[in-house]
Order: sequence, then C-alpha cells, then structure tokens
Amino acid sequence: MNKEIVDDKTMKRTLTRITYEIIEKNKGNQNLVLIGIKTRGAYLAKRIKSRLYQLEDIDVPQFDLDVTNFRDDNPVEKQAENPQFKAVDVNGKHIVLVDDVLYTGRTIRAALDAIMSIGRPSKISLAVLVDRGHRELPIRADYVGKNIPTSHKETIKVSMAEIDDEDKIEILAN
Ligand SMILES: O=P(O)(O)OC[C@H]1O[C@H](OP(=O)(O)OP(=O)(O)O)[C@H](O)[C@@H]1O
Ligand SMILES: O=c1cc[nH]c(=O)[nH]1
Repeated sequence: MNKEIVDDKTMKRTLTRITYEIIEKNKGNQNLVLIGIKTRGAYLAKRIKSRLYQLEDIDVPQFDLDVTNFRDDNPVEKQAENPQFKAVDVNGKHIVLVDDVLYTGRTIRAALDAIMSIGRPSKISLAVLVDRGHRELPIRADYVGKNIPTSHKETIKVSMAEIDDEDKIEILAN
C-alpha cells in the first residue's frame, strides 16, 4: 500500500526552505559547489541551483555524481574512476552534497570517498529531502527537508517531475 505523505506543493516549499537555509548558513556563498547524487539527488541539486539563482542571483556550479564505483557492496575489482566527475575542481570548495533519501548513510559514505578521491574540499555539507533514520554509519545531514520516521520494512519513494511525471513522496509498506 502506498501512502502519499508529501505532495508537489509541499515538496516545492521544502526545497525553497532548504535553499534559504543554505543561503543563511553561507553568507557570501563563496566557493559553494552543489553535487547531486544520481539519480534523484542530481535533479534536486539542479532545482536548488535554479532557486539560488532566482532568490539571490547566485550562480553556483552544480555537478552530478554516480557513486556506484565507490559503494561498499561493489567489489573492489569492479571499482573504477569516473572520468567525467574527475574533472570537477573540488579543491578548497565548500561542497553541498544533495540526495533524496538518507537511510543507512552508505550512499553518502561512498559519495564522500568519490569526492575525496579527486581533491581536498574546504568543507562538505549534506542536504537531503528525506531523513528516514536507521543510520549504519556516523553520518548526519546539515539540511533536512522532512524527518520521516520509518520502520525497516517500509520504503520511502520520492517521485520527481523530471523523470516520474510528478513530484511526491510516498511511504510504501512492504
Ligand atoms: O542511506 P542509504 O541506505 O545509502 O540509502 C539512500 C540511497 O538509496 C537511494 O538510492 P538508490 O540506491 O535506490 O538509487 P537511485 O537514487 O538511483 O534510485 C536514495 O536515492 C539514496 O541515494
Ligand atoms: O526507503 C528508502 C531507502 C533507501 N533509498 C530510498 O530511496 N528509499
């Protein structure tokens, strides 16, 4: 059974709030770089980029990151560099990592490794649309859209208009 818990209007407001929080916490916004984790984190980062521009006239570089090669469930022999991402200059930058759901934290751990493998940022912050709890690693988000307490049996499904035709967040009871 799917239960919609966030509709399109609420999701838009939530992203606007996260954007304002990023602006407030980073006065001057110098050296900010948005990195969105594929799949939906990349679309969220693009939206935050365009809101930063609309709200404050700030043009922040934004890149997509595929963490597959850095996952701890991906055999080491299959791990390879990601040539496109390797070209991103992260040195001395304040990276805002963006993802849709924060659960065990393993995806973020992989993303941190991917970023640190190509340079030395001055700071890395984390923005997520949903924090559903159940961390398996000492990772926390700096910007949280919605805290949604879940059981292990449930799944949070984020839909985004860019690939799913509409914006919504649902809880799926497995
Ligand atoms: O904190 P974790 O336990 O790592 O879970 C969170 C990750 O799981 C989902 O990605 P998924 O692997 O389903 O890929 P997708 O984004 O391409 O759907 C979600 O988009 C997060 O990236
Ligand atoms: O519930 C979950 C857990 C991980 N990733 C998701 O997208 N949803």
